[in-house]
Amino acid sequence: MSKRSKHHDDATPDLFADLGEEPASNSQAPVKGLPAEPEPPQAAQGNVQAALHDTQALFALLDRWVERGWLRALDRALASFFEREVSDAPPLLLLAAALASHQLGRGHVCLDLAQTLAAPDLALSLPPEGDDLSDPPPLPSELLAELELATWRAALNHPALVADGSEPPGNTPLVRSERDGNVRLYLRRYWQYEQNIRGLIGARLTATPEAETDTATLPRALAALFPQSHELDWQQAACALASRSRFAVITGGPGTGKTTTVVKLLALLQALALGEPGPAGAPRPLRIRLAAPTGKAAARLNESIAKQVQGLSLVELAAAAGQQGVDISTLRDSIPTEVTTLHRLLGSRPDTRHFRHHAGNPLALDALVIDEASMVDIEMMAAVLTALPPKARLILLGDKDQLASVEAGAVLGDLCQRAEGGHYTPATCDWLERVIGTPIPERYRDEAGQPLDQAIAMLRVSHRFDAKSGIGQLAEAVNRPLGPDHGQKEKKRAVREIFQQDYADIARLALADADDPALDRLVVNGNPAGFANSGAGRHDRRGEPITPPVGYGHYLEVMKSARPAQPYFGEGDERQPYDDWARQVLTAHGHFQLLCALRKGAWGIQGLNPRIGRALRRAGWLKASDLELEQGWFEGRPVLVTRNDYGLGLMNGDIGITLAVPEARSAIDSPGRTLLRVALPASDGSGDIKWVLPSRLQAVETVFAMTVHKSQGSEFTHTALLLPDAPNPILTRELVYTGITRARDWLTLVETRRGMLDEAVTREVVRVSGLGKEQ
Ligand SMILES: Nc1ncnc2c1ncn2[C@@H]1O[C@H](COP(=O)(O)OP(=O)(O)OP(=O)(O)O)[C@@H](O)[C@H]1O
Repeated sequence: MSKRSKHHDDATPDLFADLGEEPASNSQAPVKGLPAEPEPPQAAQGNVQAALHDTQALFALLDRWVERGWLRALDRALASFFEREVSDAPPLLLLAAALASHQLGRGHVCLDLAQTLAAPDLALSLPPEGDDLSDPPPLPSELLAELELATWRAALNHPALVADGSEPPGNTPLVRSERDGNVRLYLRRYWQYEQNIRGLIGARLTATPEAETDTATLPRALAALFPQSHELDWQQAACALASRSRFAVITGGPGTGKTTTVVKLLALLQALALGEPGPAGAPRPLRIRLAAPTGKAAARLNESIAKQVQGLSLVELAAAAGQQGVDISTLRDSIPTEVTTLHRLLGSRPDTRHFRHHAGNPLALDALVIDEASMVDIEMMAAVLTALPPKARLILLGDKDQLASVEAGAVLGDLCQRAEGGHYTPATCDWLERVIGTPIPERYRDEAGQPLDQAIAMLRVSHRFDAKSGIGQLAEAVNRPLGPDHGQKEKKRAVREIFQQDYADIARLALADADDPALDRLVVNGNPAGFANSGAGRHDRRGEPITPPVGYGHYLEVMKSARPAQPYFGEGDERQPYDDWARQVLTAHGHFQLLCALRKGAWGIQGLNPRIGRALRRAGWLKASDLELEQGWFEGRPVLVTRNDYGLGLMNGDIGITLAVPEARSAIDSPGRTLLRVALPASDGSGDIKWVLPSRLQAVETVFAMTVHKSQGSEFTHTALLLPDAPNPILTRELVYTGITRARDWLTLVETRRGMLDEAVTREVVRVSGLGKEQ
């Protein structure tokens, strides 16, 4: 080991801090400060496998991948950094390092060597959006065709760069982990996140329970919250399981009652706390906080939780708790309804990835509920767990089948890998049967159930979509995993059949090309003609009529017809007419949203946004030049906030509408001219409106088209999901499922080429991580 750098003698270098973060797949720029590599040697052209033994040939190949957008410049720079620092690093190790780094940009926490050898081309961003795959560089499958796992694994034996994860912590930049016969390579930071999560959840799962509530109280309290039933009520079981553990997960598809269940759980926990004498004698309610990963998700939960708490009957629960029962209004007041974002909860600080709250300055709370937990990445989950006092409860809510965060790590999905089967031990089943009073079916029992299984409950009945709902049926068919008795053919047929059954709430639209006027009809008026009976005559479960599907013309019409007559904008209470107007326009905007998979190309948001703008202009709803539609401001422009802005109180995911308001702020100013302002709902769910000048908005984009990734945590009355016209690794069943489940009443599936739905629903996201395997 000749050239060991001083970095390796200090603390572990923060590799990403040194090199700067870059988005996945688009980074074509050369990395500053890197030495120019020599011209690609012939070896890389002729014999691609030379790159496995020859460092120069390897870097020449990596360069070609970077040029093409298959690999990030950042990933190649990392390998180059190691090569400079440690002269004897074998090319196979450098290749593994570049690929491990690349996985982070694609949501994977590590590189799984065996999986990479089994499907090498999945290790790169192949093809990046917009790549036509002509004249491709050698593929990873050509490079790795003859490589044996044992050879690759042996190349990772390099103590200066790679540590063995099972040994005491070292400070190498890479960590190798070998479990279940898998060899995984991590960048140390991500290995550490995974270790922290595993350790902190494990400690919560094995913690001795607090003084057990007396055996009669819990069943009484649960009976007070849930209607009597002879069959297992999963909501009640979830509530019971979560009440006895410091870590709990409640997962379920859309409308399965996650919010309903957690409200009852909070009421239960508070009733139990108020019914017991606290440490100082007097009962003390628990300090509970509610949080979500984005502002949008926080606002949505805020609204639904406040409604549910108001509607919750607490009379019986209050009577059931403690010796003499508890006071109803104290109990109701103790249930929190305010939802914050995780960033705000942890106290994010500008320009650093560190938070104000951490192990040394923990959060002051007894329980934390995180909604939409599927969107929480591994770094954030590690930060939350580290900042949580050891005795505090953590309750995660979310849909395990939704797309995970764009950042690395699919923590909820990993934790819930076995949720479907229950895997409750006989002890758990006996306890559950005792407290909820209904038998646990045999198929959910497992003598070998693990501690993590005992803390997870999956809600299985949708109360929003019934058997008559095409949206519900389609979501279920798309979500069903491939398996021995459900091959690609069966799955494609099952999905196709849903569209042949005349469900009233789903429509399918095939477009010939980007100019097809059918797309105009959809985005302008929602294309009701695509639905049975033009969308008329439907009723919801309470018998209330459902209005037919609309397009963007709806909110633009509200913008026009509800415009206030007041000739000045006003301050404070005087602004009421404009606030009311903005609220109406924002609500109307939530009635339709077009979702797509990609950012680039004619069928990505970049092509679709101006295309839709022009359609709305042709229909007379917008006045904007082509240039304004592409990159300017105009009245009616819907914008999506793409980065948190704490100064303005805006959260990533917030949607605002650009409105023209009088320049005059008071009755005495001379009225006349108007000014564009963006109206955004306050992220605290209060219903207040923020009016922001366009020039102050640093990170926004037009959102006539929104990517499915960005739509997570939102729902729209009519959702149109547009699939691109070429296969793409982004197009997976998780993406289609997430897109479909954003629809509340109406779903239009837009296809730009036949077969793309088949293609998408049979491709599954494989997330690589070491979580969820052996808690
Ligand atoms: N056990 C139940 N019986 C009848 N209706 C229910 C039940 N549980 C929930 N609901 C109703 O179903 C709807 C969806 O419930 P809820 O919002 O709790 O589900 P969710 O899983 O949180 O939904 P989302 O997918 O929006 O996160 C609500 O209108 C709720 O009142």
